[in-house]
Amino acid sequence: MTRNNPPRSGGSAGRSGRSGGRPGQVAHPKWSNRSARPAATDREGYTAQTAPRAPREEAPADERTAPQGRRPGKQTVRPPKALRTGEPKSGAAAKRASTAASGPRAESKPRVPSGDPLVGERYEVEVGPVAHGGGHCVARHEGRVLFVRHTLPGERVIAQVTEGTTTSRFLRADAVEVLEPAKERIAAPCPFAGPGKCGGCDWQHVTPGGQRKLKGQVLTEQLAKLGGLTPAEAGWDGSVEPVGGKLPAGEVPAWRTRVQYTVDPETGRAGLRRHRSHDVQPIDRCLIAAEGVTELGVEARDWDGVAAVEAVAATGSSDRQVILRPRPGEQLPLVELDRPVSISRVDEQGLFHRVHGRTFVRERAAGRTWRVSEGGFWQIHPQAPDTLVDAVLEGLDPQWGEMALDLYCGVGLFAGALADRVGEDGAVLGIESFKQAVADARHNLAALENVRIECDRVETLLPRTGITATDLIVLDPPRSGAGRETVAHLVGLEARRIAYVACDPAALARDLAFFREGGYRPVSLRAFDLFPMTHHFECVAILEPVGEGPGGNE
Ligand SMILES: C[S@@+](CC[C@H](N)C(=O)[O-])C[C@H]1O[C@@H](n2cnc3c(N)ncnc32)[C@H](O)[C@@H]1O
Repeated sequence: MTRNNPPRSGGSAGRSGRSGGRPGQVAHPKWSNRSARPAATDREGYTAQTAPRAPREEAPADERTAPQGRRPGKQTVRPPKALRTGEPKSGAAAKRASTAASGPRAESKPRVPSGDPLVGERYEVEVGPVAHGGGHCVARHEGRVLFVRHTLPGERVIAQVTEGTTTSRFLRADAVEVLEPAKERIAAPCPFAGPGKCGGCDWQHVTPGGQRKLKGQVLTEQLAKLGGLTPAEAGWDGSVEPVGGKLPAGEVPAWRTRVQYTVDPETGRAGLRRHRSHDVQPIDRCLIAAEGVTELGVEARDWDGVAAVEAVAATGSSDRQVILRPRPGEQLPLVELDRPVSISRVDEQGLFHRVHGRTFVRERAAGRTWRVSEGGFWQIHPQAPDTLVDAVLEGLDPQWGEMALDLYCGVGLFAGALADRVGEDGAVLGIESFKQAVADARHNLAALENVRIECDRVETLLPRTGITATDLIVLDPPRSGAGRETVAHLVGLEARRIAYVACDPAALARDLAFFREGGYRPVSLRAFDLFPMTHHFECVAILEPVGEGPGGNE
């Protein structure tokens, strides 16, 4: 794009021998948050239901938390009597599965089985490598593949089949007895973790270092299998970096600032879902829930008439929020919690309605306060936003006057950080499809004249912007990744550097292969343990055009 601001002094000007606009660039007004809403806004008629949903649906599944007994400062909220709702849709968008994986698809629905059931059968097996996507390892019994949870590579265990029949391609199983333990095995600190129990954590039985090793093995395997890359070729040192300091074995970090509870219809108590099940594991406390969530006391009260409770504890502010999903035809109950809290309900169309207090929380990160409304994406680990922003800025090294794209920008986290660096001579364009997140991003970055946020799907809007070149790109897509077509468009923009933030190593590895086809290679890759005790982690890959920088082959 041609900007109507002065030529930059650094950035990609040197690379392309350009000092201002580029050949073939389409005139484009300087991106401004203050301009009228871009034409694309709302053109697709997105609503909260139709826009792709974001965050916690795509990140670690399942849930957490709770204290016992009432606490001081209890708050009572009585919702309008007339409030009645139907059963909410289950959120198909939440189930975007990874497109490629070495393990069984974590989100796949159990099919109607043929053959004789094997559930409950027990086999002694030697456990092989960890597999991508479900906290399980691969084992074999009489030629058949078993995906076994609650175990570790190298162990000898008794695996009890949890899903599968005599005709299944593979079986799922839990390690119910450990005959030969791995050295990374510890006694699970959480009493609700283990075979048949809470599905939230995968690796309570593994030392923190052992968990990171497993995540590193998954990333190595996916890079090789789907990206055709060795760790060295990906610019990765092979480590998964701990966030918030290393913890001794047996200590559990209380990192989860957003917890989705499911209410047991029999008891009215909020608990956590069992693995691949709608059954509720009653809990009295979730060890990985952040203190602010635990303090609400969600597990200690009755939730008759409610199907699900989401609790949010913001970082850097005292904002607390609870989002209730009532059962069909039920009236919202009297809500009593142990701390002041905003309350919303979500209806059967997935629309949010304010019951009490604010419809958003205020998060602090990267030197700013961020408004994040219900349904909008925000990283769950309190240190994730700063960690990822630092990694992106370090990798991109934005220069004054550069142009940058923040794709899948959510409430504007990377756009804000980039805008500070490129300054008033540069510009940042954020693209996000969830309408409320776009409204939040515009609010959050309203003071920055060099930022503009547009509302649409990246793959739809990007080709329509008229932008034919940019200096920098950050993309932070949902779990399914960016995909071939979007990557093909991005490589055509001739960015000096691209930062790819990824929560699914399979989608990342696949997209890195697409980038390579388009002439970009990763020059650095970092992996962060932002979801301790689960199999999830986050990556930041920095890409450059092939032939640029050290190790280039042109
Ligand atoms: C992983 S989040 C990243 C958000 C933001 N970068 C952050 O760190 O807070 C992915 C975001 O992409 C949005 N999204 C999903 N599919 C999209 C698409 N096809 N086009 C644009 N945005 C999309 C989601 O609504 C969500 O806000």
